[in-house]
Amino acid sequence: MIQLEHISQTYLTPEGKRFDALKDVSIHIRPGEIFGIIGRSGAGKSTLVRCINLLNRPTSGRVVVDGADLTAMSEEELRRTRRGIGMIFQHFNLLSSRTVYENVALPLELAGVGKAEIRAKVEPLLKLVGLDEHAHKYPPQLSGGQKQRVGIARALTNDPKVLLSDEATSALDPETTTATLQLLKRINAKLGLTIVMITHEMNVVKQICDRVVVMNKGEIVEHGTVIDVFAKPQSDTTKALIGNVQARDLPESIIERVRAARERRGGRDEAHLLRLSFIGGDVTRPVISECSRRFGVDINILRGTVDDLRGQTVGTLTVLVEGSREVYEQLVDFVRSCGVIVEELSDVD
Ligand SMILES: Nc1ncnc2c1ncn2[C@@H]1O[C@H](COP(=O)(O)OP(=O)(O)OP(=O)(O)O)[C@@H](O)[C@H]1O
Repeated sequence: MIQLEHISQTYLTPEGKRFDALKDVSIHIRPGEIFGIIGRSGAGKSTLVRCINLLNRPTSGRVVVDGADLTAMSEEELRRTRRGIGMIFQHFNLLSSRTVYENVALPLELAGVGKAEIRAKVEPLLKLVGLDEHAHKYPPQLSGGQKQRVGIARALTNDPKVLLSDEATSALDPETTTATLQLLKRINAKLGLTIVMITHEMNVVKQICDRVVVMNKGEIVEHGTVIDVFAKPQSDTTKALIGNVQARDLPESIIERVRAARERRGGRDEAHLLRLSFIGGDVTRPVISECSRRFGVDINILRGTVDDLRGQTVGTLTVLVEGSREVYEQLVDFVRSCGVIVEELSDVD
């Protein structure tokens, strides 16, 4: 559906130096898939996603969407083609002087569509995103999640085949993020839309994407199915992104146990909080008891849940590992080698 072939983008800095924001990036995205592009700030994600609709014209390389080479099009052809590519943004980009209805109607108005046709298009879209009762409100009267749903409805007005999402949930709290991702998943299933998600949050990729590429300094450092990339991360960038899961959604009682263990053992390098996810069969207990034996550490199970990762059942355990950092790092490598997804919960202080 989307082929990015050998895309490079060079900017000139204010000092007149060359800066390579993208270096020979090639990605093939299949029709109907939800594809993640993840990386730290400055990795080149926004530059790359803006190449898909040619808001950014790459310095070199080809962009083919639905069989058409955008890089070879005239401005007029490009304008028409862009209508088939919707986009949503981190800060929603709504007009605060227009109602919800008028914001969603805007792309159709600009295309010269008549009032009745606009109504026939906008009303079902507002229903689809659950905003039909808020049609006459103005953006400042809406929550962040509602504003993003206006953005999603607006992006769908021209029946796009592709939806680009540039950090669309980054300004939302975790619960609203999940609700927004669920909505995108429903839209993907219902409309067969191909969705490209740009994000710096592993949690987003984990909840919604089929496949993912990991970017660092303008290059792809890893790619694969979400489960593979999570279970067996190869690059330091991926490991760091996975290791950066926030503990904020854990109950205070669990955080308290980590603090107590650190105090008892004499430091934060002596007690580590991990989330282990097991896909499919129940291999939990053998891996944990093997770890205790092999590395001579105490592993306390603090919490267990059953989750859904792109349609597969995933059992998740939150565990406290008591042992030195050196032993802990060997343990993490071993657990990953067993196909278990390991996330370090980082913000316990
Ligand atoms: N127009 C421009 N001129 C010069 N440098 C630019 C320009 N646009 C982006 N850059 C640089 O290119 C690099 C990649 O930026 P980009 O916005 O694509 O990264 P990102 O991964 O999306 O990060 P963020 O999430 O912070 O936007 C950055 O170092 C940025 O400073």
